[in-house]
Amino acid sequence: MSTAHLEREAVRVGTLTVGAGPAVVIGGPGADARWLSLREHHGRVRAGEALAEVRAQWAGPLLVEPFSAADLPEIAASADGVVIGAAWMQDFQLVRAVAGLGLPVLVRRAPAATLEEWLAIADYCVAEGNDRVVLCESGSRTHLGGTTLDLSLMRAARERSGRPVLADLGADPALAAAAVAAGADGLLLAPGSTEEEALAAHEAVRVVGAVTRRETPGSVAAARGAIDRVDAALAVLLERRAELAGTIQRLKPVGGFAGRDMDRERRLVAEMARRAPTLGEARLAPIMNAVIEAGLHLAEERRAAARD
Ligand SMILES: O=C(O)C(=O)C[C@]1(C(=O)O)C=C[C@@H](O)C=C1
Repeated sequence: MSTAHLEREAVRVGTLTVGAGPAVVIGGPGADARWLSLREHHGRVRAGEALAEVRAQWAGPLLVEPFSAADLPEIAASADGVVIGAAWMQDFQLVRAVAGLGLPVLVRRAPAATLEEWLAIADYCVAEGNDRVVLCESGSRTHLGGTTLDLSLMRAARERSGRPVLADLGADPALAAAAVAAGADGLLLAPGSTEEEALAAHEAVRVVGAVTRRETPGSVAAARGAIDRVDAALAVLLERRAELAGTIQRLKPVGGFAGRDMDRERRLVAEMARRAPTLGEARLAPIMNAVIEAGLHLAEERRAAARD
């Protein structure tokens, strides 16, 4: 695989890989990468000072949105990537200057920009010799004055460009799970997002990503990371299953081990084997026996505790 191809499929931002492996979270404290917008302050804050302040607390991957071209030397000196803001996505001169730095570029879609206009910005970057482009769907303005994230546009951008895509959850962090399920390679939170929001985004990445995102890890550490995410999803499902099995024990005329229904157990294993054909019924049966018995033990313990 050539480097050029690698940088299109997956873009490295400092130590972070975007587009291969798990979806990443970019935002404030607790995120995998931080970002900072110098535009937020309307040029009142000096780039060097703002960057030094962030760098004093964060040595990891950092993306910065410039206010103007004057900020670029400071950004080049201490950031790992540059954000092209939705508000000025079509300021072609600034886009060219940003791309010319050679750092990875994150292109946020302007609220009214079409897919073609959005992808054209990536082409501008390529024309400057910079192929390290990540696209970020930042939503369209609705007639109600809010912003709606267009996840199908995000998917189309991924498919058309082959580049990693992010979903900007600034307007609605609760969409993290939906964005991961739709194939986002990362979630962009507001620069001032809280640690709780980063935690919730990471949980969606782990649990939803474990089911929806295909990973092809190339090292033991990466494969263990992927297994950890699958185990996180399994834990959520096992806990939910145990609760439901407990409900059945309370509702059945005879609950617990005394009311065990082996025919039902065989049927549910056969049904599971359709989705897990590689494991098959013979391997699934002892696994599910252990799961079911754990649920029955828990239900009996709870019943005994309620009687005392
Ligand atoms: O379906 C039931 O009857 C249950 O009690 C639930 C359950 C299960 O955990 O799935 C547990 C014990 C039975 O032997 C069969 C299934």
